[in-house]
Amino acid sequence: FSQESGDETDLDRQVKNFLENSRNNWRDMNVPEADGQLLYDIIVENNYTRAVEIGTSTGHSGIWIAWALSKTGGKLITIEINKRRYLEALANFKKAGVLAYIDVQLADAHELVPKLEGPFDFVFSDADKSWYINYFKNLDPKLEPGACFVTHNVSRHNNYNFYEYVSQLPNYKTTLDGRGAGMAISYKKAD
Ligand SMILES: C[S@@+](CC[C@H](N)C(=O)[O-])C[C@H]1O[C@@H](n2cnc3c(N)ncnc32)[C@H](O)[C@@H]1O
Repeated sequence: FSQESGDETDLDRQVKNFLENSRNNWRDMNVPEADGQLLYDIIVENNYTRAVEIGTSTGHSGIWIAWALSKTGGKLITIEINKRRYLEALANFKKAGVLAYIDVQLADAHELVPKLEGPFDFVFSDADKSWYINYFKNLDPKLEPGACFVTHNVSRHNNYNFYEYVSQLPNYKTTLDGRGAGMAISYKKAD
């Protein structure tokens, strides 16, 4: 991992150990490591502190996000509809040492996302793809200028309609990153 540095904390060691040991064990549509690393870097570089994740699954991306938030003093709300995955995520967050940075919600994001109280500065959207534009519209009013909305599995060949939608918004700057499974990274420039 690229977080090597002289001032490694006990938490850094615990998270790295967990990620290294579970590298080949993610079975529930979890993000590839490259995408986890990218989420971590975006949060730390921008000093984000109020994060939302839609689609926890068993917690791979959530661990990277929460690890980054442990550096910025932030907190993550993550939402999962499937009870088995939610319970596994809870156990994984605990083992990785990042549970203190996460509010893990077992809920239908279609219902919970519109009710979330903002403002937020970072969103990772990775649940049901047919709802991507709705999640964006729900959260946009709760994002301040400078915030970042990252959407997974978006590329020229995948969920491109979402890219077409966000890229025509005048107050967002959206780029596609293809290092992992494809991410649309949208920075809010103005209200
Ligand atoms: C691609 S996986 C998420 C992977 C996760 N971000 C990771 O890297 O470990 C998508 C998850 O979204 C969940 N999901 C689908 N529809 C949902 C909804 N309406 N509300 C909440 N979660 C939902 C699925 O159960 C699934 O676990």
